[in-house]
Amino acid sequence: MQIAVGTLNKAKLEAVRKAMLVEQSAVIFPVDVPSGVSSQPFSDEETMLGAVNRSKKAAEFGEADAGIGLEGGIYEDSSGFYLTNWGALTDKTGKVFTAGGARILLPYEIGLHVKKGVELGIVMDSLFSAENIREKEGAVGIFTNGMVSRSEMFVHIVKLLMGQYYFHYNR
Ligand SMILES: O=P(O)(O)OP(=O)(O)OP(=O)(O)OC[C@H]1O[C@@H](n2cnc3c(O)ncnc32)[C@H](O)[C@@H]1O
Ligand SMILES: [Mg+2]
Repeated sequence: MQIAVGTLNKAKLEAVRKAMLVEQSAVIFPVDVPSGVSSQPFSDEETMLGAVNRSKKAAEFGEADAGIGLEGGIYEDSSGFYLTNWGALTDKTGKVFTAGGARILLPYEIGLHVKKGVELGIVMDSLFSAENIREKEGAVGIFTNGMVSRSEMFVHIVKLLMGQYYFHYNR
């Protein structure tokens, strides 16, 4: 099975590789595709749409049997700002599977910076004097004290996607 993943982000790619260990013959390749939404999605719906768009674009590449899109975003409700995560898988027939991932409440100040227009990845790096947190443990990793990394969080989403795909095709 050939799977195109719509990102060059290391944390996301590692997640697909880990989740696909069950599919021994899987060939996973990264493709640089547009998400079709803002670089910093600011609602659950926009985040999911980004994942769906990425998966559709990825599925068009080469001999891909499926395209996977993973997207992180933020939304605000009456209790504050939440980090949210979505994934989508589009297969050869154009059928789209979606799955939501973990959400955690972000420190209010961080949410405010993002609301003012700074990408979360940039806010995180400057606040924690680090480089490329988004490709490493991620905001989720930092705010869970390393208990759940960004990659691990996306592993769960990819399993939810592949599981639905297997169920649909009786595999
Ligand atoms: O290269 P791509 O695949 O776009 O990977 P990305 O790290 O930019 O990830 P997303 O586009 O899915 O995430 C949207 C924005 O939210 C930020 N973001 C989301 N989750 C994050 C996390 O756990 N840690 C740090 N930044 C995060 C990220 O920096 C982006 O600006
Ligand atoms: Mg991005």
